[in-house]
Amino acid sequence: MRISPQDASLRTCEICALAPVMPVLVVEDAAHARPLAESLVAGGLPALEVTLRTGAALDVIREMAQVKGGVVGAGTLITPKDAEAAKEAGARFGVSPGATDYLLDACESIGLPLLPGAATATEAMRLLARGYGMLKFFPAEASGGAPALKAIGAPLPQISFCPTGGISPANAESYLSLPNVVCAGGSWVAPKDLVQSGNWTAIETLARDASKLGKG
Ligand SMILES: O=C(O)C(=O)C[C@H](O)[C@H](O)COP(=O)(O)O
Repeated sequence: MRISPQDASLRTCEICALAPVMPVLVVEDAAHARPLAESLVAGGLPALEVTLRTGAALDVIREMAQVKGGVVGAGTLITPKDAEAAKEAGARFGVSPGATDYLLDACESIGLPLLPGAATATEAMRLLARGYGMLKFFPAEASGGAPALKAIGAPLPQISFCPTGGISPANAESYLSLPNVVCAGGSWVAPKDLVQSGNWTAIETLARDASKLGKG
């Protein structure tokens, strides 16, 4: 049941390595969950982060967890309660914008692999000291973007990152070309208007384009 920080990071690193982009999803209506996940998976993006920012989020995770080929995690984990609810709904990993001891303790004790957030060398070093070698770099663009992450990687090459926050097709390559970046997180592959109008074909196309990033 319990998971060590080292094993949690191995697992989140494997999940991040499934594709160059991890969609960050804010879904208001659980009825959208299945077709949305199916279109993203079909487009080549199997790892999905459902943010716990809507009333429907836990139901969305429950629905998406049934989609073949998908690996669904919960984002915006802030409290131990969030972690427990996410795990109970079927989340296979968790993502947090930052990291607190009580959230890390909770995820380790319930066996939910956590991708904790860090934006500075000190935050990254604290997580590394605890055993986490795979981190979310958040908020990526506002924290200095790819140049900042490259600079952090010079003294700390043993830490890998999933940068998230302000990433788009225009700047994704600058992150994905760094040796310490496994994938990038972003909401651009599931824009609100396309989700609301049920334009799953357009979302699959966005996913397919994103799945080709970082290969050149
Ligand atoms: O909710 C969380 O757990 C977060 O950490 C925030 C998300 O990662 C960003 O909101 C995604 O950023 P955009 O791709 O710029 O929309």
